[in-house]
Amino acid sequence: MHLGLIPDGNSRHLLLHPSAAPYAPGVSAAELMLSHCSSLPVVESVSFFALSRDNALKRPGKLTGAATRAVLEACLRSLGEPLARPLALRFLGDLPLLDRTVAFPDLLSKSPLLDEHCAPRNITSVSDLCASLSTLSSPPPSSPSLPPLHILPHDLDLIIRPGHTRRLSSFCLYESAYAELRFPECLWPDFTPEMLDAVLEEFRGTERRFGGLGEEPKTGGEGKLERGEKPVAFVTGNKGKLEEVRSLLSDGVPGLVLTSLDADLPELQGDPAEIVREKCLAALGRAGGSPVIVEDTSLCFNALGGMPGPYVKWFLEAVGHAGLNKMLDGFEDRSAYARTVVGYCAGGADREVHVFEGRTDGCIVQPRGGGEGGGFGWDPVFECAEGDDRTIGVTYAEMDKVDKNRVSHRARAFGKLKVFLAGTRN
Ligand SMILES: O=P(O)(O)OP(=O)(O)OP(=O)(O)OC[C@H]1O[C@@H](n2cnc3c(O)ncnc32)[C@H](O)[C@@H]1O
Ligand SMILES: [Mg+2]
Repeated sequence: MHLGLIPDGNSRHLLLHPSAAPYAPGVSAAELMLSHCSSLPVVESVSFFALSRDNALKRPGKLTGAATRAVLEACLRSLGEPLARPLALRFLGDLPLLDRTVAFPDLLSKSPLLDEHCAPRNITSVSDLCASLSTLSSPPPSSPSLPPLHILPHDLDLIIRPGHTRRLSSFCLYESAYAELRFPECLWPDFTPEMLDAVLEEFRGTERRFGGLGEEPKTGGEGKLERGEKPVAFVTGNKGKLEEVRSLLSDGVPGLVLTSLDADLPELQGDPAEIVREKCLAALGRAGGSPVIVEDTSLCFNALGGMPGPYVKWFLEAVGHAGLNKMLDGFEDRSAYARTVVGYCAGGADREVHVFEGRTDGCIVQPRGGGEGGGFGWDPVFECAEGDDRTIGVTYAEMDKVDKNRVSHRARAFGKLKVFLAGTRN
């Protein structure tokens, strides 16, 4: 996500706190916020409004320049400190209006986090925007202070402006076309990392349509909806899962029509139930207003205390079936369990995520079944220990699809979801 921050309200804060060092609270807030942003995986880049040309020209002689200089210096200094992770950071402002003593080139060259895409840019007024647009039809300007528009980083997703003012004031006029805008009811120096977390949490469930109608869920051949039928979108990037879930939900829930949305949702590290909650809220924004279902599947080795668990996807991609087996060499215990955690959210005003879990025990074996394509995921190396003689001692890949759907982790989790949905739809 590309986050825009407009630090408004510093002068008013000073009036309310005359004993505070001028602008120091705003500077601390900026340092704290940028450092916090670097610890949030969801924030990839930040554009920070440092000084608007309009602002500076219309308030000559005011402290604006000094305040901005202080904020910039502090922020750039903080970049010299180790951040939690690299953050693409861009300060917007009319730097030539600042005191030349600001050691920009020096600070910029010291920071490994700033590349050419993060250098300060000056599109902070309509005239800047026009000037930039004019460069589109001509060769890039030689002056680094006015780069061509097409090398700007991707559009802003969310702009936050505390300060009791609900406007953009020329901030990133072009890139903010489809940005969500939030205006926390406090002055910038009082805006805390916890408040930022709350805004991000609320933003995550926002449906973004970018001027269109949103992604159209595919009904996958079920045809038109009948009266009383309601589409529910299963959001996944995994075709194997989709096939199984279609079959698992093909009966038993009156009025449910499963649609599918092919999207690889971001997955935070952590507890599977948490991963699913995050995925579910992210899925809401993609599903055009439908309720959503997501799931996350883990493969847990008992000898390794449950690892690789939710990270099995990356282990499988990195080391394959043979590598999964090798991980257990040296251990007597090759037992494992497969676990699916399903998340369901009705959407609209209802943001509650209902979580259902299913687990199946088995053990890790050399790959069997799956044919030439290698089978679905780790199916060939998971030998089931549950069910009957058609499933016990048989790998998922060797089983008939109907048999897997009788005993699988996924079938158990979706069985619980079906009971829940049947209850809510009666
Ligand atoms: O878009 P999503 O739904 O997240 O799909 P994904 O492929 O990223 O799936 P997960 O995050 O749940 O990662 C689980 C990994 O386990 C694999 N997998 C999931 N269910 C499986 C099953 O029933 N049998 C074998 N492999 C499975 C899947 O291919 C992934 O490599
Ligand atoms: Mg995934």
